[in-house]
Amino acid sequence: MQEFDIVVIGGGPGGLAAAYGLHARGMNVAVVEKDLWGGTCPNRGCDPKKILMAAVETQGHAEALQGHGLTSVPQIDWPALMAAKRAYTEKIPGGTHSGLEAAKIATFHGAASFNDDGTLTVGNDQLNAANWIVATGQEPRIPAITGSEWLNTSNEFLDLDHLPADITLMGAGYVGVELAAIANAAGSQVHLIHHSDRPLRAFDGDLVKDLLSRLKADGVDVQLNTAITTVAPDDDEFKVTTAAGDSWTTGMVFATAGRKPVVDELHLERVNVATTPRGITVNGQLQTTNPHVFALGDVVDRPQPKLTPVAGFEGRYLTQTLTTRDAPEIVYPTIPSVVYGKTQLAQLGVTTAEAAETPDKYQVNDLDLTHWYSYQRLQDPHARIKVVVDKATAHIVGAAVLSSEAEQVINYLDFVITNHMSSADISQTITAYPTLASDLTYFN
Ligand SMILES: Cc1cc2nc3c(=O)[nH]c(=O)nc-3n(C[C@H](O)[C@H](O)[C@H](O)COP(=O)(O)OP(=O)(O)OC[C@H]3O[C@@H](n4cnc5c(N)ncnc54)[C@H](O)[C@@H]3O)c2cc1C
Ligand SMILES: NC(=O)c1ccc[n+]([C@@H]2O[C@H](COP(=O)([O-])OP(=O)(O)OC[C@H]3O[C@@H](n4cnc5c(N)ncnc54)[C@H](O)[C@@H]3O)[C@@H](O)[C@H]2O)c1
Repeated sequence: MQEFDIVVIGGGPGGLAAAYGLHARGMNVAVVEKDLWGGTCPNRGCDPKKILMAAVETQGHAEALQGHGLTSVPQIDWPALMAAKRAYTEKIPGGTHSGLEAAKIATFHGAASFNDDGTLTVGNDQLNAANWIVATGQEPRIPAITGSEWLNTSNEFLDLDHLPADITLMGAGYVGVELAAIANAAGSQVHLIHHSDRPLRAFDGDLVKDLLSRLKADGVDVQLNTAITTVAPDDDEFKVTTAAGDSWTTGMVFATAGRKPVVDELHLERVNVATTPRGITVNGQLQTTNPHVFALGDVVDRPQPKLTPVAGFEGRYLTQTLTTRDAPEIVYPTIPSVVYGKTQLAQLGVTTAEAAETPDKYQVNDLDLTHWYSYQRLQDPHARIKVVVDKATAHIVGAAVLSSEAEQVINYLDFVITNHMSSADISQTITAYPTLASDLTYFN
């Protein structure tokens, strides 16, 4: 039996933030990882996706400038782009593991599972700890349809040797919309199929419509209120059939219908840790129903968006709270979300839907930005922002942004909101001109 102060289960961004922080505070820490050191984000999530997006974004900027100074649109060389992605991702697991070893944090490779006596088994190793952190993340959810065994996931998409000429994406959430943008830019005919009339439900409805119009204009076959019921092999391809009886032939079908918590192998019931279908139940201190077991990141059942910076924030929170007495409950700052693509959709703080419910409190400034200098320069065809302003203070408290530059604008607004800056405060700063930051004074 090997004894530790803390054992972290899951070597993704959340688990690693906690492990390094607790180790720095003098704790004897071990990390267990069953698959790729580094977890989802750097191996098969945010980072590889954003490497592919670099080519997509560049193509989008070039397309917008056709007839405005550029004469050809760069084409994506999929194998070369995939090689560039792999040059990054191949180093992640080894580099992450060496970093832990160099820091003298104990590591165990294998699937962790709790025993009835409260200890942990990882392969041939038995571990015991004063406290445990479960940070096992989420994995793709495979819908129970006829032929579900033929469905692929974002894991396979982000490592495809060859992109088929025609692909079908089942679900238009973050993953579905982003993979649609990548495959479309790389020349594939994309069918993006969503079972309801309201994809990306957490985002502003008008801006989601604008984004889907852009994807349609780019040639994506967007079908709403359509349920795929069957996927069946058809020569070298697959035949997809919907509940309405429509069918088509496609090269690959990807389940992009959401993700589910990774808890099955852990045997959490043996240590009295309660779960729901959405993840591990925690209180305001990220403590589970077992006072010695904590949980963080994507695997937790909580309302915050499941994003890398959120997992890291929770890891840093546990670093502090597991090393101090009477820890306060976790308080999240505003959390920006971005759906990436040639046109990006971003959101932060009070949503336009919340603002509409309390019109006495909030005003929404809906601004068409296409004529603003920053977007004219880029010939951005879709630039629009909805800014939520607190009527009492005149401070910006939320925003929904659609443009090729939304990721930048939302981060600037994050600083504005976090620092409670008024437009007078913003106008007291000098930012480089002409940039997106110099637009900030004109939003409220
Ligand atoms: C395609 C895609 C794109 C994304 N893009 C973005 C983005 O642009 N921006 C963003 O902020 N977020 C993005 N995300 C989400 C982001 O990847 C996650 O929020 C983040 O990785 C969560 O970190 P985590 O540490 O909670 O879990 P993970 O990163 O999932 O790490 C959990 C680790 O635990 C391991 N594990 C599971 N069970 C066991 C066990 N029994 N024993 C041992 N180890 C175990 C897993 O192998 C995994 O390595 C994306 C996700 C996907 C799938
Ligand atoms: N840019 C980013 O920050 C980014 C990118 C990718 C993923 N992520 C994170 O990963 C999480 C998971 O993303 P996701 O896209 O897998 O899930 P999601 O929940 O965002 O979207 C899945 C969508 O599929 C729909 N759906 C469910 N069953 C379906 C079916 N049978 N047919 C068609 N549609 C169906 C759901 O209604 C939902 O709208 C996100 O919530 C986000 O936190 C973030």
